[in-house]
Amino acid sequence: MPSKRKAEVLIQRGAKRAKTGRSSHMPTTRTTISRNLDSNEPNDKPDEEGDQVLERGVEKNMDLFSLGRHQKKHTILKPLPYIFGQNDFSYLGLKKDHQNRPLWIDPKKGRIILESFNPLAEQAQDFLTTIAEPLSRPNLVHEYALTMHSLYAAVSVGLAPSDIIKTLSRFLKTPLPDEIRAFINSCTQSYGKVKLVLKNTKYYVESPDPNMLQMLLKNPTIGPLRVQGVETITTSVAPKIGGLVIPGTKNAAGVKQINGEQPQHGQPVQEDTILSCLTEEDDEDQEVTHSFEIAGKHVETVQKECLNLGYPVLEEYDFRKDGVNATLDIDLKPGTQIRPYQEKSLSKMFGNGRAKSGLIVLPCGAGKTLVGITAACTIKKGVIVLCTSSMSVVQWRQEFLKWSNISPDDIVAFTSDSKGGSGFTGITGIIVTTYSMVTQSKARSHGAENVMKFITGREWGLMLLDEVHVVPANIFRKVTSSIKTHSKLGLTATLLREDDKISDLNFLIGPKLFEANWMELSKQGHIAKVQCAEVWCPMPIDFYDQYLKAPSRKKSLLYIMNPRKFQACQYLINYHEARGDKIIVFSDNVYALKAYALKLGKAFIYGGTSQEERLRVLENFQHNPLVSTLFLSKIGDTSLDLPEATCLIQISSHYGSRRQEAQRLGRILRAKRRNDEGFNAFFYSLVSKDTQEMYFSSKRQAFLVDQGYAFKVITELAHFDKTPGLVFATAAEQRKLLQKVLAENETTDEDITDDLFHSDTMDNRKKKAVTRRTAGVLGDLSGGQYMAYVEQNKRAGQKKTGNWNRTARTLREPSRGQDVVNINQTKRVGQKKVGAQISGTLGHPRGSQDMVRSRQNEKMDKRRFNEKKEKEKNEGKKKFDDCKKFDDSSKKNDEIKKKTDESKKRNESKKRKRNAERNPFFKKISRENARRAAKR
Ligand SMILES: Nc1ncnc2c1ncn2[C@@H]1O[C@H](COP(=O)(O)OP(=O)(O)OP(=O)(O)O)[C@@H](O)[C@H]1O
Repeated sequence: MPSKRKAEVLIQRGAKRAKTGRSSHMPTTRTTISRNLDSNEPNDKPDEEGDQVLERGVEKNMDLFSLGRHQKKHTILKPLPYIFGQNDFSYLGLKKDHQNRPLWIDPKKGRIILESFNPLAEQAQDFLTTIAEPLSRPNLVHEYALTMHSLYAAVSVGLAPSDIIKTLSRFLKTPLPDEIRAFINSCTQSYGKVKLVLKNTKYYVESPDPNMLQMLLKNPTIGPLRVQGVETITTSVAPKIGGLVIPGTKNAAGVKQINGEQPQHGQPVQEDTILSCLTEEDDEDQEVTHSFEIAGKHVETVQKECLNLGYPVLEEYDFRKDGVNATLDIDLKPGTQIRPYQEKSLSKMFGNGRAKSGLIVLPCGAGKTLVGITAACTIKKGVIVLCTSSMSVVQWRQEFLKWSNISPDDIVAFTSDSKGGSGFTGITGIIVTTYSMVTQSKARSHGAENVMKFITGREWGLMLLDEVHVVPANIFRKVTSSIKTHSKLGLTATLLREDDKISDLNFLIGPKLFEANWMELSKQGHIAKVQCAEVWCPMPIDFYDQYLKAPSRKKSLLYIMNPRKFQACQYLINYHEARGDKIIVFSDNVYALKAYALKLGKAFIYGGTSQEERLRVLENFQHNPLVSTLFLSKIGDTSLDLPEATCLIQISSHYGSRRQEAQRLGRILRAKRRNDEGFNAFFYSLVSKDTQEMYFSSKRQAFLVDQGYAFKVITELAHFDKTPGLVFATAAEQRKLLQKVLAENETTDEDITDDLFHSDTMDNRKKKAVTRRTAGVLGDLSGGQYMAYVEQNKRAGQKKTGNWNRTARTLREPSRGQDVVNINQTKRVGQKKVGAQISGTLGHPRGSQDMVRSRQNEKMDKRRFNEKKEKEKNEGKKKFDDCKKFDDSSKKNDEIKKKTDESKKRNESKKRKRNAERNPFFKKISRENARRAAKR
């Protein structure tokens, strides 16, 4: 579903999903941190019963949070149904100074439209990114959706419902619709009302409203769980960013982090000291918060009960008051300054001086790595970084060493090639690994097993989840259930999935804390400005003819290998090489990748390229002025950091994948020359005209269009036909190419198992044939393991016979009545167990009428069986008589034959004698014989 439409239904989806029982919908409450700090009980098994309770709670509560519940009937004075249909909101009325206000709102869908040309647009945009989901941000009008998740995120960064309503009303051209007001109230009144805070190794249920806590204490489940012997409800100053300074910010340059804020390992922090630090700022306008303590072992119970009551618990990690987990000696290197949008995103995470779990969405190349590193430098506890590939692991480690003062010994990579060496030198440190390393279920090597034990056996302050959008929900569940961490930060550029599961992340990790505007960052020069174009390449008539007839796989090869596309690619390469650009050409189809690269004489890398070759080619591409173009398969889609690349050409892609389009664009967003005056990077998609490719292309562009990118359509490249030296210029060459394409069977796209830097040799090795010993039976060797022997027993009294063909059909079509009857016959007649078993397994359970019919059948069959038996008895007797007769006649025949043979022999000896007498040769022999006999 295109993002626009998808987002339209976001609000309704909350309620709908709840009905379908999607488990992922309960957020931070699904925590898996080992709460039980003072017990040794393993806590990494999913609590199934707990999950069910959670889901029931979710279903109950989700209905409360749908905008549909708040809809009312309105009287429209001058209805214009022929223009607006059901969406006539004229009843709202415009405010007098509506021209000065930048926002419109749709009370039915909760969509907000921002006029980005309005003088107040910038302020309104800042506010909207906090309370709503950006859907589409083209040049003049932006569209946002007010959703349950977005409001939840707004509350989690400290916005009160009254603030949301007040500010939204101020920016709206119309009065705030009642439905929206009710929706905001219903979503925000329960979220964030109850917090679970880990402070100085103790767990507190916290709320700004003391009545809320009183109500919880009166609850028969929660009340008794309060730690006895302490004051019922403690009132303290509400948390503020206080003395916390995020490293790398301007603030950090002038203000020093409060000394002694980080407690020494094992040393509890004095509450007074903290209070004095917190109260330093402004004493007059102090907000207070109320809390009561619960034991670590009761945390899960309290969470579940709160959810049942309709108050999902928000988790915060008060890392400054965690004296149990060791402090990590890490800070940003002096002189490092984070960019304003990086600071903004982190201020959402550390808004109240505590670490909130959630997602930060920044465009490709905007510096997500530094955001993660700065978060680690702020929390200063053990960090675990999860990446998608082993090369990302290497890059993350390098970036940590580049930007922070972490000792190389305290940051270890844990991959299939590197098992973490000898571990940290200090008490704590940073582990960088891949999702697959921590979730693999196969047996590990001894070293890897030890590292895993180390990872799962301790508490981490922060878990950084890189490229969080690519990882399936079940992997997250595995990760979060096995690794105990107090806060999680997911980083991504494209919070997009074609499978529509992206909102699961809101609950598995936390709400979206910040999402940057691509266009804004590009205007500010943080990412490159990009000119996007779709180049239409008409197909020669022969190619198009074949395209229309071809099966779908061949179709795609035909539109990729279109000779006009070859020429357009060559034309663009020549043009940009002449400009001094470095060009990446992407092709998902490996056959086409090789064909293009070889024909145009350029370097290429694909899954089958060896590691050394990849590094050599990349090295040349970056530093050798003679190598300006590189052909890449989809192994280079993500994580490829080539700031030299300034132009990108796509010749084949993965259908309508918006994520791939955005990730590929990201390869040129970090272009080195982006700050040059008037510099543009170029992004071309070559599309064969009037083919499926045009449809896929428009689908792919949806995300980037929503980010404000405009795709120009180029139907004719300047002086294209007059360009000398283009390949496949003659009809004969094109025909030859067509023949090759038609004869080509290898059209499959590359199956990616790894990234650009990590060759698939590992996987090849795994796939090699190995000898395995498995238990089995002889039937397996003959391929008969899936067959069942059913005795059809058509002829009673005969030896049992197997009807393999019939049985095979029976198994394939288990629901066919006739087969079931056959099998039932077996049961009746042959009384063989096998048949009975199969009828039980395969036959459809039938009603009572079938049972009656089956009894009648049984009677009839008994009669037939007796008749048959009789008949066969007679037949057998007859056969015996016949055989007897046959035996007699055969004896006679033998005697006659014997006599004939004897007479034949006699005749032959007579004949020989006669011949000998007549033949001189025989005479000579007989004379000779006579002489020898005389001699003797
Ligand atoms: N505050 C900063 N100051 C200077 N350079 C920065 C800053 N933030 C990021 N960069 C640089 O920007 C480049 C891109 O950063 P990074 O690789 O972290 O981007 P990314 O968002 O992770 O990209 P992708 O999503 O494509 O992986 C890097 O070379 C990084 O050093």
